[in-house]
Amino acid sequence: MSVLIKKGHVLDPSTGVDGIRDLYVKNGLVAAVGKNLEITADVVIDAEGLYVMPGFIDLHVHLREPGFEYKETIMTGSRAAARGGFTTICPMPNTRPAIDSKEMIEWLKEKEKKEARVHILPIGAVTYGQAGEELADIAGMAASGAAAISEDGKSVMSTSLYREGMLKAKEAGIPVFAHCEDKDLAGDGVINEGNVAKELHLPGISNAVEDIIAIRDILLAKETGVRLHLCHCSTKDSVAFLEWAKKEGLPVTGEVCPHHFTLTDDDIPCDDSNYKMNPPLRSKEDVQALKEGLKNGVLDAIATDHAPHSKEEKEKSFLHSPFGIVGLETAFALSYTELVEPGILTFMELVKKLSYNPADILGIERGSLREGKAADIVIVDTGEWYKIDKETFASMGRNTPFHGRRVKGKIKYTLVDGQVVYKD
Ligand SMILES: NC(=O)N[C@@H](CC(=O)O)C(=O)O
Ligand SMILES: [Zn+2]
Ligand SMILES: [Zn+2]
Repeated sequence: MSVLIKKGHVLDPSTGVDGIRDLYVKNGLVAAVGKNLEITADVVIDAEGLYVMPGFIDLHVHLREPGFEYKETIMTGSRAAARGGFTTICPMPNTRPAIDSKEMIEWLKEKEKKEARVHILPIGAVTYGQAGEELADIAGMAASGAAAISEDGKSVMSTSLYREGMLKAKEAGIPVFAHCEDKDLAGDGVINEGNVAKELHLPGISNAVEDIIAIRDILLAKETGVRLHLCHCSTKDSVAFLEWAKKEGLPVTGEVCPHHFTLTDDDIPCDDSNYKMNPPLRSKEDVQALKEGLKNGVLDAIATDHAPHSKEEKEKSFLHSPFGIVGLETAFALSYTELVEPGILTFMELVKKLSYNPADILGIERGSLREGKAADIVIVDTGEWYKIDKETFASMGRNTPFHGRRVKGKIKYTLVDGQVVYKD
C-alpha cells in the first residue's frame, strides 16, 4: 500500500522543511519527501493549498474505558482523535477500575489493537485505585508499555509517597505526569476564585490550589531526578515555576490546554457547566502568561485534557456537574486561531507543540516526517472560517463551550502508519 500526497505545504519541525513538497508513503513509512516526485502510488491525495504535518500527539486524554462507557469508549475516543488530527493519544488512568496494574495496561494495549484508529500510549496510576495510599506496580506497568504514570483527576497528597513513586518511575525510565491540585485548599470550589465566582454565587478555586503542588512537584523532581511533566498549566505562577525549573536545568516540561489560553472566567456567560473544568478558566493575567509561556518555549506542549461526560451529567448546574470538557476535535482549530492567526506562534512553532515536543516528552520515534519514520500524518486547511458544530463530533461527548465559535483550521485527512483513518 502506497500513498502520494501531492503539492502540500509540508511543515516538519524535525527537518525544518517549510515549503511545497510531495510526500510519498510506502509500507507505513515516509519513503520520500521532495519537489515534484515522479512516483506512482495506490492512493494519490491532492494537497494543493493545504498544509501537511506530522500527526498530532495528545499527552492527555480521558477515554473512560473501562467503567464509564456511557461517556466515551476507546473506539469513539480514538475516532474523535483521528477527526482532530491526532495520531497518538495518552489516556489517563482515572477509569473504573483504574489503570493501575500491568494487567490493565496489557488489557488496554489489546483493546488498542482491536478497536482503536490511532496509537494509544496508556498512562498508569501512581497508586492502587488512585486511592493515594499504596504505590501501584510502577515497574510492571512500565515494562508492559505504560508511557508515564499519573494520578490525574487529583494529586498524590502524601508527599513522601509521591517521592517514592517518583524514584520508582525514574528507575523504570518513565516520566511522571502531574495534575497539580491541593485537595484541602480546593475544598468544594468549582470555578476560578474572583468576581465571576461571586456574581454566580459559586465557591472559588484560587491559583494557589495549583501553584502549591506545582512547586512541590518541581522540588521533588529536583530531589529525585525524575522527568516531570506538568499537566494542564493554568496559572501565571505555574508558568513562572516551570521557567525557574528549566533555568535550574531540571528535566521538567509543561502542557497547556486550548481552553485555558482561549477563554477567561469572564467568558463564562451564566451557570453553564460546559465552562466547568479542572483546573478552571482563569483570569486575563493568567491567560497572558500562558501565551507568553507558549511563545518563549517555557510551555512545551499543547494537550487537550479531552474529558467527555454525558448530556445528563453536564445538564446539571455548575455546582453539581462533573469537571471537564471535550477537546480532541477543537484543539487544532482553537490553537491555530488563537495563536497562529494573531502571530503569537509561527505555524511551525505550533506544529512543534502538537507533535514534535510531545513525542520528545514521551521518548517515542514519532512527530517527524523524516524519511524512514512512521507515516503518521495530518493534512489541514487553514483557508476558511467555519463554526464549530458539536453535533458533528465523533466523540460521544458534546460538552464544549466552543459550539458555534468561529475558527480557522480544518482537518482534511489523518493518516496513521500510512493508512487514511479520517477524511473530511
Ligand atoms: N480536567 C477535568 O476537568 N476533568 C478530568 C480530570 C482531570 O483532568 O483532572 C476528568 O477526568 O473528567
Ligand atoms: Zn487533571
Ligand atoms: Zn485530565
